[in-house]
Amino acid sequence: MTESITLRRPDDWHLHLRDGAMLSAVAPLSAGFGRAIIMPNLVPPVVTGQQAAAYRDRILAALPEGAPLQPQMTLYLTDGTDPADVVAAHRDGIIRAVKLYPAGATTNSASGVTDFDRVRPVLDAMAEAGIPLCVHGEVTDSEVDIFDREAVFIDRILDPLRRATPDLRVVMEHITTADGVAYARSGGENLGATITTHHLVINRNAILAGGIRPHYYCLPVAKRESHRLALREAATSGEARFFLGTDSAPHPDSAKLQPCGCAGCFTAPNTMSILAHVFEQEGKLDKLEAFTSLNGAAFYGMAPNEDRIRLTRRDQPASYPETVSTGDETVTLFDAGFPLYWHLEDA
Ligand SMILES: NC(=O)N[C@@H](CC(=O)O)C(=O)O
Ligand SMILES: [Zn+2]
Ligand SMILES: [Zn+2]
Repeated sequence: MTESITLRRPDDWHLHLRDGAMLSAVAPLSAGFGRAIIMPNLVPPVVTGQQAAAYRDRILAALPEGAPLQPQMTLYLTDGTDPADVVAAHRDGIIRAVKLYPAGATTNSASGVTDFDRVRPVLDAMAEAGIPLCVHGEVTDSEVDIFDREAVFIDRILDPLRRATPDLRVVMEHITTADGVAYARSGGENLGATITTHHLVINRNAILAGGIRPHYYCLPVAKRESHRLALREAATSGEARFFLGTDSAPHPDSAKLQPCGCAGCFTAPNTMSILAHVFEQEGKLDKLEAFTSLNGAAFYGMAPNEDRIRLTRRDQPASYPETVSTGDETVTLFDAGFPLYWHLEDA
């Protein structure tokens, strides 16, 4: 028996589209989302309003004619960010948010913040103007175990930062722990959290047990099973503070399959099929639309998309390519490890 569900068009509140040939290859694969918050960690990073506007034009040029996707640009916060430029870029409709990477935390984060006191004027200006801060929440201290870096970040950095600037709207990006879920729940309307598709599917065994699997390696790294279960409970709860940010982060296979391989899972193409499966497994298909299409828009103060998408459960699994070509390189899709019976129908 085929079963169908109709949802408002989903949004992706955390997406890496890259640049150049990679952008051309991957942008069309996210074109069916309504809005996407575009991560600014290019090399060099997107740090000024002018650079964000130019990057938005390159993204629009890479999208197919008539694609629904409206890129929502972000600036990469550095120790040298000018508060006036941030406020002006937001006022002029160029940016939707600012992204905080602790220096050295993840892919292309070398220009990230080293000293939180230096960015205090920017955070104050953002709080005043209502500009959300999207946070990669991991400490970078080498003495802190990589599996504890999110929880330690919450205690040492995020909580003090929010106490110092209570009016700042903050999104905890790609939370991976029960600690992240609990902290998100402890906040008020100013605090939201994105959850990725892949962290609902894999725990750390997927990366390490029975052989090392680079395509499951991302940051923050997947944690133990109890944390995955906490994320699934949060994502499927329908609570307004939790929403989809795929963190689809394509890297060429030549950069993933290395003695020191890059972090990132590429989930843009099959995200909706995987999420429908997860929500069905949890008996929460009725909460899928809140997670993918309502909660994030509400947090960002935007109306939900007007048009709809349809997902149909068929007996035959949906087929997705194993890799996407960028011309010279291939990028491997995230493999959920189970057949994807939910098909995303053409509009
Ligand atoms: N998530 C990842 O593993 N990688 C992201 C960076 C990030 O979101 O931290 C990337 O840009 O490749
Ligand atoms: Zn990140
Ligand atoms: Zn990311």
